[in-house]
Amino acid sequence: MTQAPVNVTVTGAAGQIGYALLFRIASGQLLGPDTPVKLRLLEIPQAVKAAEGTALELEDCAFPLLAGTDIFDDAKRAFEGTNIALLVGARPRTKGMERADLLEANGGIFKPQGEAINAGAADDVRVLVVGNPANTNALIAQSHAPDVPAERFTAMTRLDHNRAVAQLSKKLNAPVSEIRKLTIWGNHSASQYPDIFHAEVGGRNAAEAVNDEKWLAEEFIPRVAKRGAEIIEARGASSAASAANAAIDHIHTWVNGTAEGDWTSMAVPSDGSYGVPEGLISSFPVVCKGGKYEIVQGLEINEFSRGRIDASVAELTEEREAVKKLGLI
Ligand SMILES: NC(=O)C1=CN([C@@H]2O[C@H](COP(=O)(O)OP(=O)(O)OC[C@H]3O[C@@H](n4cnc5c(N)ncnc54)[C@H](O)[C@@H]3O)[C@@H](O)[C@H]2O)C=CC1
Ligand SMILES: O=C([O-])CC(=O)C(=O)O
Repeated sequence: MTQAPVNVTVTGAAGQIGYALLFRIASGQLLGPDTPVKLRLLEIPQAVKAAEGTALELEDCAFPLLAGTDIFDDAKRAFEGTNIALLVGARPRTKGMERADLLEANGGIFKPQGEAINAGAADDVRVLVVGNPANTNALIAQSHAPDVPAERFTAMTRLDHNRAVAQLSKKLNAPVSEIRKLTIWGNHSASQYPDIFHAEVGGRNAAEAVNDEKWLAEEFIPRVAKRGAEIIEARGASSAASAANAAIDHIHTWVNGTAEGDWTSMAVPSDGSYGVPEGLISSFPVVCKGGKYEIVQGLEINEFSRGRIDASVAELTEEREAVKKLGLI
């Protein structure tokens, strides 16, 4: 180990995604086989003991790249010096809870976390919000971190992206490795739009290869958009290992780059591209290079796609209005 360890803060560390995530980070899958990591786990006081148990297990793996694990119940301390912040812990919707209640409860988590990142994170901090509603939670955190460049706050739609790649691969009986340039647009919610019009399968346009608009509209799009609910129904709990896998993919791609001739999907602050109001944290096709991402420009958006992108963006705009009204941004 020659390099100084990279500080990785994980919130909600004792939760089910946390358990699926931490061992993979410590084994080097987040940042690569040459980069040592130091884990900083944030939990609520009641879950600190469980996080301590996970830390014991991490120790028992004797990971050569793991330079240490610290546990906190205080956001200010957990984000001190952090280079990569994975914001997983969130307040889930419970029975009888209205959307405004959910946004307010999450505001109570993501506002202080944004402030803590602003106060103490490293200059190169990159933030990924996984906890739902992920896009708007990211917006709340970002708006309380005025000293951090806005583009460092992102939310996760990589799970949706991976789900869409897998469904397309099944439909066309093509290996996932041959699928490129698929896009998730909009919100990480049932309104998201998985777009295959620019995607390629073995170099051929995916929409042409599918040639079945009914399948696209009635099977593919709803299957991908409602996959989270399908998993909850089947498993009795929400996606955990696949969500952790997508979080690893998101950061790995952001830091190490997209493959030549490909792109990925990330929810990032809009610069107004494709008519998405500036500042909304919305999913776009992005290319990553040199540790930075850029929204892919110049794609032609057909009528089929336009309506669906606009619908998801309208939902994000409503969420932004709602958190504004609550004084959370
Ligand atoms: N963006 C995406 O694609 C996906 C997002 N999710 C979301 O990820 C989140 C986490 O999911 P799970 O791990 O399954 O939930 P979980 O309920 O198993 O774990 C959440 C953990 O967060 C902790 N927590 C709550 N408030 C906290 C705070 N203020 N600071 C630190 N930790 C806090 C809880 O104590 C708990 O241990 C949920 O909001 C879920 O909806 C899940 C799957 C996919
Ligand atoms: O609804 C949830 O908590 C899980 C989720 O986001 C997903 O699986 O996409």
